[in-house]
Amino acid sequence: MTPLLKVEGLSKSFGGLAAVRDLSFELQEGEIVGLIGPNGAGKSTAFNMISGAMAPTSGKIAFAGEDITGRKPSRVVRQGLARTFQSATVYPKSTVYENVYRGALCHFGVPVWAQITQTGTYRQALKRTHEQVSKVLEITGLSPYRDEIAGELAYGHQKRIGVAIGLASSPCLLLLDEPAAGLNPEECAEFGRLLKSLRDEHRISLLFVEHHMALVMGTCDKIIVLVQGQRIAQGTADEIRNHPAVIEAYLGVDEDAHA
Ligand SMILES: Nc1ncnc2c1ncn2[C@@H]1O[C@H](COP(=O)(O)OP(=O)(O)OP(=O)(O)O)[C@@H](O)[C@H]1O
Repeated sequence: MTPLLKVEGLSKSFGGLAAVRDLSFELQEGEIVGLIGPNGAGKSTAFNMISGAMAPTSGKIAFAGEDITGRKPSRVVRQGLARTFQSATVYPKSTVYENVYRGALCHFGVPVWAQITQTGTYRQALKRTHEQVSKVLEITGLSPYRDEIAGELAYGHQKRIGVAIGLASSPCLLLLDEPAAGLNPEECAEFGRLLKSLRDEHRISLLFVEHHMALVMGTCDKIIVLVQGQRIAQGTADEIRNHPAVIEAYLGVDEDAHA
């Protein structure tokens, strides 16, 4: 079966520094894959290359069998690969609905001429956007908060707004950049349930970069471990927990400290 995402020999150098070296892995449709590693391991660099934000020095990225290496994020999104950002809320003084709506408008790409002339095309696009926003608010559990000011919500709910914006383009693969950063254990557990429901109920595959080990171990079907730009291990949570190279890389790092 063609993997949904196939990364082959991906490398990125900044001057003399090899931030990512010869990274290869596959993500099958319906999988949740976690990318972990100590600080400076190259996770964000790999993530940015896959989402199209950064061109690789070498290597190849295929999405649903199509080579997307070096394609711009706007084009990659249209193909069904979206990403979230670390910051919780884009517009903290706007309502939850407005935040997601503005994000969704970018995805739906209403042509400028249609915006100026306010044609039927424009009105249809707005209607579709409103419908999609309502749908993703429902999926992310944010419907009851749609008219609340985003910056005044509990942090766990603020983080969901980023996920809702990512979902606005109806992706089949969503990349999440440290989605649990700053969440307390209870919010983190809830977030894990959200991620699993995206996979199980909405058939959205996920790839996420995360330091929060409890979330990674509890939700990922497959975990990839990077150290100094190189993949040192790949496997299920149990395989990764007991992998000698991973234990060595994390030696002295207390898992509970991140839980
Ligand atoms: N734009 C850049 N220019 C120069 N060096 C960079 C750049 N981006 C990242 N690096 C370097 O590449 C290496 C990998 O960084 P990266 O941010 O990908 O790691 P990371 O695993 O995401 O780390 P963290 O968990 O701390 O976010 C680091 O040594 C970093 O300093």
